[in-house]
This record gives sequence, structure tokens and C-alpha cells, in this order.
Amino acid sequence: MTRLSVNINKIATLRNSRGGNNPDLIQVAKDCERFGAQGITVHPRPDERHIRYQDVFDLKKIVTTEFNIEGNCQEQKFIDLVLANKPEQVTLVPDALGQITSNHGWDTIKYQQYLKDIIKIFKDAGIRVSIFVDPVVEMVEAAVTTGTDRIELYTEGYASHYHKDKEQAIAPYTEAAEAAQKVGLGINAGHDLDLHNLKYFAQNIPGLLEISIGHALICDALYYGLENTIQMYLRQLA
Ligand SMILES: CC(=O)[C@@H](O)[C@H](O)COP(=O)(O)O
Ligand SMILES: NCC(=O)COP(=O)(O)O
Repeated sequence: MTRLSVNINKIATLRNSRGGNNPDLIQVAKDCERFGAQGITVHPRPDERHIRYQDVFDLKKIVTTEFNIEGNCQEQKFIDLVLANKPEQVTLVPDALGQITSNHGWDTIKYQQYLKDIIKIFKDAGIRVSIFVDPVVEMVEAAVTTGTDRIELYTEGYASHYHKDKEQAIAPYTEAAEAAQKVGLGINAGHDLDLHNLKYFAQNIPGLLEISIGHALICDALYYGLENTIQMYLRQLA
């Protein structure tokens, strides 16, 4: 069954907005796992707009499922943070500094040698590596020689077209997943998945190991409550 990793970036956004510790990020992470989350994902960005570097150290002490740290490995501070905390997984995302959110995957052909070198650092430390890629067969195929364990399919393109034409929206993702399976890459996915589009996505992606969801899930929790929301997302994957 596909694992649900809850991204708690937006809990940190709310916490930081008033400068205190409410909501308590650590308690929310513990509760997410108690409510059924099969992983906790965070994306510390250089401006620490939500997840702070110290949060990662604090979360490492309490996460009992799978800890997934996402971020831009072109920042030495990010590399040092990951090596110091040794999460189950690191997901490498090619964000530029000023981006409002992640909006593209790696060019695994252009950055082939760079990715090979950086991935080796994390794998030598015993950390599973996933790299963020667009649903493009050539990018998936070139990912395998970087040494990565998995790819994470960037699903904004699927989510933004789902309501218009779901068959058309899913097609490149199914093709990319089949290509990944052929070359022995594990498949994760994430970005803008929600209660409307998740089930169809999971049904059409062979070998999907993990999805990480944050923004929509936290927004849904404002209406349905966090425990109920996590259960609703898990039911989409059953
Ligand atoms: C890599 C990805 O698509 C998301 O996990 C990203 O981490 C979301 O970041 P924000 O929560 O800062 O939008
Ligand atoms: N890797 C995707 C993730 O962790 C959460 O993305 P989103 O659900 O906040 O868009």
C-alpha cells in the first residue's frame, strides 16, 4: 500500500505567524503519527519561512514512522542539516531561493554529475535518496544513473488539469512511473495532491511507494479536524 507522509510545513507557517509555539509543531507531528500518518515530511527553506533548521533536530528525536527531509542540496547548510539528522529519506528539490513553492523537478541530464556526487554523500551516510522530477520519461531514465533510490514525481501538472480532463492529466505520470519501474527506481509523488485527485492518481501509478501531502491536508483539517482528515486521506489510498 502507498504510504502517506504528512508534510507539516504549514503547521510551522501558522506557528511562526505569531512568534510563539502555538501550534506546537512537535506535538502535531506526534499526533499525525498517532492518527495514522506513515511518515512526516518537512521542507526547511533557506529563509526558514516555515520549518526552521532547529525544528528538524527536534523532530528527529520524536518521529517514529519515516522522516523525510526535502530541500535544495545546493545549500551546504541543508546538506549539513540532513547529515546531522540522518532521516530515513532525503528528497532533493531544485528550488531557487525566491520561489513561493517548489515548481519544477531536476534536469537529470544537465545535472547528472552533480547529482551523482551529492547523492553519493547521502547514500554513504545510509540515507535513502529521492529526487524531485517532472513526469518526463527522459528525465526519469537519466535519474537511474545518478544513483538515486527513488524519484518523486512533481504532481502539480496533474492536480491543475485533473478537473478538466483526468485521463489526459494522469497520462504522463503513468508513463513516467512505468519508465521508472523499468529501470528499477522507486516511485514517490507529491505537490498539490488533495482529497479530490488523490485516489485516481494512486490507482493509475504502478508501484507508487509514498505520497507526501501538506498544503491541502492541513487546509482540510481546518474543517474536518486533523485526525479525521488523515483518516480521510488514508482511505483514498486503501
Ligand atoms: C517539494 C514539494 O513539492 C513540496 O513538498 C514543497 O515542500 C512544498 O513547499 P511549501 O510548503 O514551502 O510550499
Ligand atoms: N513533496 C510534496 C509535499 O511534501 C507536500 O506538497 P503539498 O501537498 O504541500 O503541495
